[in-house]
Amino acid sequence: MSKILLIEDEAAIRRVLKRIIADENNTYDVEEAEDGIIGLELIKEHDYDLILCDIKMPKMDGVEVLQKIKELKPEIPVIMISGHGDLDTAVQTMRMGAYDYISKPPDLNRLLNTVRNALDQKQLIVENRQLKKKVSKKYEMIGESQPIKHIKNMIDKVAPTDARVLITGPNGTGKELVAHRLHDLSERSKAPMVEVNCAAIPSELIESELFGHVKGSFTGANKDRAGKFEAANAGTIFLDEIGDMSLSAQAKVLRALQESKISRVGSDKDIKVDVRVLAATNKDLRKEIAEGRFREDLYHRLAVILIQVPSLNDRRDDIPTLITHFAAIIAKEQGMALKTFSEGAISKLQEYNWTGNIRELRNVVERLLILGEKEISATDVEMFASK
Ligand SMILES: Nc1ncnc2c1ncn2[C@@H]1O[C@H](COP(=O)(O)OP(=O)(O)OP(=O)(O)O)[C@@H](O)[C@H]1O
Repeated sequence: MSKILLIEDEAAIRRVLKRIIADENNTYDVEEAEDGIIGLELIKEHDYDLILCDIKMPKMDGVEVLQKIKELKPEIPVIMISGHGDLDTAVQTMRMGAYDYISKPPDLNRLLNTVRNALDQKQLIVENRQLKKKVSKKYEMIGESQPIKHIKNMIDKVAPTDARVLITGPNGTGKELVAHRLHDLSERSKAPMVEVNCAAIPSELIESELFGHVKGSFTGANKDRAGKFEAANAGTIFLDEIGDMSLSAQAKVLRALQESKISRVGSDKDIKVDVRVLAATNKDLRKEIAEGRFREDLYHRLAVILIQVPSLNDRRDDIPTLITHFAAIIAKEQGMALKTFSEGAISKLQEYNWTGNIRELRNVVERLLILGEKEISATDVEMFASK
């Protein structure tokens, strides 16, 4: 059911428009308001999918009603209804965020098309929002500091595309969280995200790990096996610690990126794969390139979008929220009482000389929950926080 509100002071026009719209589709539920003030009251109380609003009305004109709707519920599309003398105003309302306008007397086809398109757009916005809500709690990125806001903003823009992303930053700063958020907010989120820690796999095994192998291709390969690229088909592959990948594996990854196909070790059969590639490293790849350890062409293929995750020391504003977040998780995981942190304790932790790794903050919070007073004080921090 699509709920539509019609704000129009002329009863005759209201009647006609309501009939045209309601007759078009029996899932359209049209309600009426005879002026802007009544209309706004209804909007506050109910959730509409679309609003049609006349421009020239007594009490409150359509421009003001539109302004108020944009403040109250900016996601609802608004179609303006313009009379003879107010075409210029109608164009101006589009700049203020109106979805479209129709002229009186309304052209039937144009009216119904505009209504249909506006409702489709609303549906898209709703689906997008539901998708966003789906970011798993486990990978929630805590923080409202400027650098984190910037990163979240970039992720929102980049996630729905297939662009490759290189995530850089020191150890334990949240690079993996960024990768998960990119996948969770993308159209690929229904398919798997496959993670490969390139530093943890011996160089002679990495090719087989990534691309699979056929039986007998090397000692120990006693059956055919698919690799991570195949496993990630339709989804995302996350190549963590890519700076530690051998040059020969880099050459193969480059081919997979250039041609969207791979072949299993020991086979010359090509397999097409549809995989989005995300990569992360704590190394300075520019330096690795200069020293001949990383392929420059691969770098350019991977770093279409570059997301640089800052060290904890460059986002100290987030420390109080991170402390509360970790304290709640740790208390729950370990079944212990949740203690509070005094203001003094929090500001001491905010000024602390961190390595930059967020895991260190988490460990300190855990230590303080175990060893500190019921309300953790600045003295507790002095006594127990140091490494
Ligand atoms: N913004 C954040 N909000 C909440 N937790 C965070 C945040 N950033 C990092 N963490 C936590 O810090 C830890 C390290 O994060 P993550 O593994 O994503 O870092 P990384 O940069 O990928 O680390 P590494 O370089 O060791 O691979 C994780 O437990 C993660 O949940």
